[in-house]
Amino acid sequence: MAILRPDQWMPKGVASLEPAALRAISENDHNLCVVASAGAGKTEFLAQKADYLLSTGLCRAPQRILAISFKSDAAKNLKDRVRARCDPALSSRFDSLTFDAFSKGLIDRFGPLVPPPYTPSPNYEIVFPAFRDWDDFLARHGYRHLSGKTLEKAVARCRLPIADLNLKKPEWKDVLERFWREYYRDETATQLTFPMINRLTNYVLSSDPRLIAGLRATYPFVFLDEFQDTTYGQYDLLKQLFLDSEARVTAVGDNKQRIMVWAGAMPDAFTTFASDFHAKQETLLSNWRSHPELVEIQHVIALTLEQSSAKPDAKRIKDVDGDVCAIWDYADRASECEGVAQWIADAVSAGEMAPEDCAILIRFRPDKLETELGPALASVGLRLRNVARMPKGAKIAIQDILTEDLTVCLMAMIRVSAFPKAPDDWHVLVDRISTMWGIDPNDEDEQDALQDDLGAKVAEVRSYLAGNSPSGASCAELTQSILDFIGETELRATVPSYHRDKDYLRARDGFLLLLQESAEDRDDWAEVVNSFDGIDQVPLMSIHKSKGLEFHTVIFFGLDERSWWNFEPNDSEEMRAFFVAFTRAMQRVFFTSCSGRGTKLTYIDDLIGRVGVERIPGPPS
Ligand SMILES: Nc1ncnc2c1ncn2[C@@H]1O[C@H](COP(=O)(O)OP(=O)(O)OP(=O)(O)O)[C@@H](O)[C@H]1O
Repeated sequence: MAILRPDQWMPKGVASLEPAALRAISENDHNLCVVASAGAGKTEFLAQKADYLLSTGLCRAPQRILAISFKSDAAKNLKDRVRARCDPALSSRFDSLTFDAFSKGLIDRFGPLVPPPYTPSPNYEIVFPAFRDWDDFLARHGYRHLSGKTLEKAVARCRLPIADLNLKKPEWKDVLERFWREYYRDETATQLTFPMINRLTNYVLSSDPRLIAGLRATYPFVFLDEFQDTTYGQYDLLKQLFLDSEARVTAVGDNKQRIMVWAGAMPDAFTTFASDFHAKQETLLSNWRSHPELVEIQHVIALTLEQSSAKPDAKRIKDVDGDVCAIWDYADRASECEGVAQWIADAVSAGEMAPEDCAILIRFRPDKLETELGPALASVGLRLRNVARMPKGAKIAIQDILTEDLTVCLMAMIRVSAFPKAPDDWHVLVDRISTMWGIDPNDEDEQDALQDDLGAKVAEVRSYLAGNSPSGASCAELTQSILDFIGETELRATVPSYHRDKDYLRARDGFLLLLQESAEDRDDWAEVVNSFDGIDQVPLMSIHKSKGLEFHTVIFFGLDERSWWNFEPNDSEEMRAFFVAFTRAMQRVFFTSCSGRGTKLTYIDDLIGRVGVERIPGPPS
């Protein structure tokens, strides 16, 4: 493939990029900080920059680009975007994964090199202690005067080995040592949280400089998406790997969307990065997601978070009539659910949007709302999908199943077989299987043979679907037959997170359970696929799960003091969460409020009231 000169490169798949994005793409002499508000095209910018680096040979084979995101669907979106923009031979050198997956991958490979007594057992278990578990640990060990929240932060922030730490309060050394011992008490099944994995990664890297040298040689370019949510532990790892190295690091994000401080995110990640890495700054000024009326409202919220915020240049055309934003008032929770359900049903039947284009967001506990809103939607013929729910028997949430590599491959094969035309899925299949089978994308003979093999398998799956109606047993048989064709060994070898049995089985079983659930009461495979993909279902999620996503319409349940009990105006975590929720919408945002949920959040009424957003009676059922 011909290598382009930098001046020959052009953006792909979009009509234009703003000048700041173009500058940041071609700037590779310095580290970079790209700050941009919601919908500014940060993901698109990273995808274009990846294409620039790969197609101009600035990132030359076998070198790779490492892109780190904070959520698995953000990592998948970015990988998909790079695949759409870049030749497959180039995009296969783009590694897009979450911070957790990146450090876990290092521990899966280098865990045995972690010095004792911190060497984890190979089949370690990942655990997610709840609030009370931290307090419970402290109580059991006689540290009732210390707080569980502080312990959680200390585990994430303190380097290993604990014995070498020089802490202001020596008691903490004892607490932390006991904590690590307790999680390692079963020598054959160590328990690890992701922050602990992060610390083990730090430790193993510092104990063998060859590991860092290897990673630097592999990754001369590093992208960090949603950098505002970087934790201290992650930042330590980043510095350890790439500070003062030849690697060029591009950090992208938006301080106004910093909603993970409660989980240990740094309050000043950009400033610290800019100073430590001597990074140049660029600011993107467009908003490609939302139309001007919504951007106007977003801007008054943005100003409470950052007084210097410039109003983005809204690029989206408004394509709806009537209100684009309002606070809907209800007398009680039943009429709130019924009214919203009927409004969605009416908008869907008027052709304004599909059910999956209308997201229901809630501050916390989507499972609770699911029990109230689910039946209301069902009564108007619509289904609600709580993406945080785990299918029965699974150990993984729907939202995560959908982004698994295993799911991407299996569903591409099933879609290609179940639908007359699925060109995108065919490309995904060819691309993924080429990588797994080690087929050179530039070798025409090998590619022809692959296409023949795939064509034959698709014909076989098609005839299986025609001859077998959807059921638990046929879903299991179908899944196994496709896995046998792809080769589970090959699949697991190319996806680092599948090296351990536990992780692979969680993904495989989760996939099958969701497919079987989607097959319940259906006799058509196309419907099973649509149900699996969430087509014709109204998605429900918390604000945290909605980060990085976008929807035609957003309905936010519960603009009241009970849902936002900690709400403080100006630059608070709550206000930033409100900003994230608001900015997911392309066309419309509605908020619901009812006395059964709590009293009005008057500050928000006043704030968005300034730009004409009204509190009105909610649409009745
Ligand atoms: N240059 C462009 N031309 C046209 N559309 C674009 C361009 N850049 C981005 N978009 C579109 O705008 C929307 C928002 O882009 P993207 O998701 O990259 O924004 P973001 O800055 O990552 O947003 P957020 O921080 O709010 O998650 C997407 O639908 C994307 O396809």
